[in-house]
Amino acid sequence: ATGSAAAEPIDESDQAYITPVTIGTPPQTLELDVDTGSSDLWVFSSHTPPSQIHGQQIYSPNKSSTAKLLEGHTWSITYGDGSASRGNVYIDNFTVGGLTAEKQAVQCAQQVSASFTRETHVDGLIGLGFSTLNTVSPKSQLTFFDNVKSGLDSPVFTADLKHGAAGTYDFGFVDKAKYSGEITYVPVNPDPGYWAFNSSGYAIGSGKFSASAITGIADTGTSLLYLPTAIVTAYYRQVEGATNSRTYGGYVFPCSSSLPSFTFGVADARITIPSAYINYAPITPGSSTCFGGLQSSSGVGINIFGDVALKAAFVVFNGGSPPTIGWAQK
Ligand SMILES: CC[C@H](C)[C@H](NC(=O)C[C@H](O)[C@H](CC1CCCCC1)NC(=O)CCNC(=O)[C@H](Cc1ccccc1)NC(=O)N1CCC(N)CC1)C(=O)NCc1cnc(C)nc1N
Repeated sequence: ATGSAAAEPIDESDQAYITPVTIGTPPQTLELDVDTGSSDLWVFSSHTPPSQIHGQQIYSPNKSSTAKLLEGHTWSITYGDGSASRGNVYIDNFTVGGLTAEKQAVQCAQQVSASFTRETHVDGLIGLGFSTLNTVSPKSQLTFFDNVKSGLDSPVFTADLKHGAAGTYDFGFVDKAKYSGEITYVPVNPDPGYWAFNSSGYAIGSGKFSASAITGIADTGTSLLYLPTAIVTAYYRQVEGATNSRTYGGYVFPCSSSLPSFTFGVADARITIPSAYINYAPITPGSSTCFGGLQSSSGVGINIFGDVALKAAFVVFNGGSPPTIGWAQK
């Protein structure tokens, strides 16, 4: 089996991408944020207090003839940006891009933090990290990918995210039409539960490539690219008027500044992020000061290849044994 689903940016800065899914019988449609940096599939639901719902679509298990409460199970998750949610768990049919998991654990929110309430476009998350990170207790649950993997033509899913346009998540196959050249695969360390891999170094603009092993995670749920401070300061030294703002929590610069591109290595392959992707967004709508799409990982604790990096490439998340991750230009 294979599947293919759209990944639509939620705003003009590609802060996140949403993917349509259907849950239950008859099917209820929601739009979820595919997140390779976590492993809970959770949704706004009929169990979410109405005061915490602000335009999101909800899943009502009591309207699904195939929904079954997973007795005595709860979940509670906190994300890197401090947002959080928790609730109970149902088992139901879950379909993404024509691919159905019959007995998917669908985590229903009974509490979401304010930042989730504010995000009207996001009806929940599909965690596609390793299932070891799932927070359901007392028995942790499998991700959608782990549930459907054995039935896929190939045990993979791919991300083709785009800047300001709809991209796709494919399941079970690698679409040759979506990339140019070769895909370079490197090992993944599944132990932390993220898609952790080593980048082989970086280059700023047309500068020389600096070889250095950079351990990071490929995280579709993180908007920006977070790398070691030394790399980030070297980058913004080349940007007229760039400053590291405590007020805005990172490097900002005049929106009119010209920015160099940024290249990172994957073994002997090179992925170049166009400068437009690093001119992330005005700090507030209409401001002439812009926030950088490349920021330091020192406050984060881990290097994160988020959407700013991912949308410059075609990425294969290979769930075979051993797991690997593939990167190609496009
Ligand atoms: C089982 C937990 C699970 C693995 C968890 N995983 C993650 O946090 C990574 C995961 O990919 C999450 C998934 C996000 C969560 C918020 C909602 C959208 C998805 N990524 C992050 O938290 C990275 C930082 N956040 C972001 O990158 C959010 C994502 C977002 C997008 C749209 C709307 C709202 C939020 N972006 C922004 O807030 N932006 C606004 C500001 C702008 N300058 C950049 C974009 C974790 O590591 N938690 C441990 C943890 C807990 N507490 C803390 C403080 N740090 C932690 N790392």
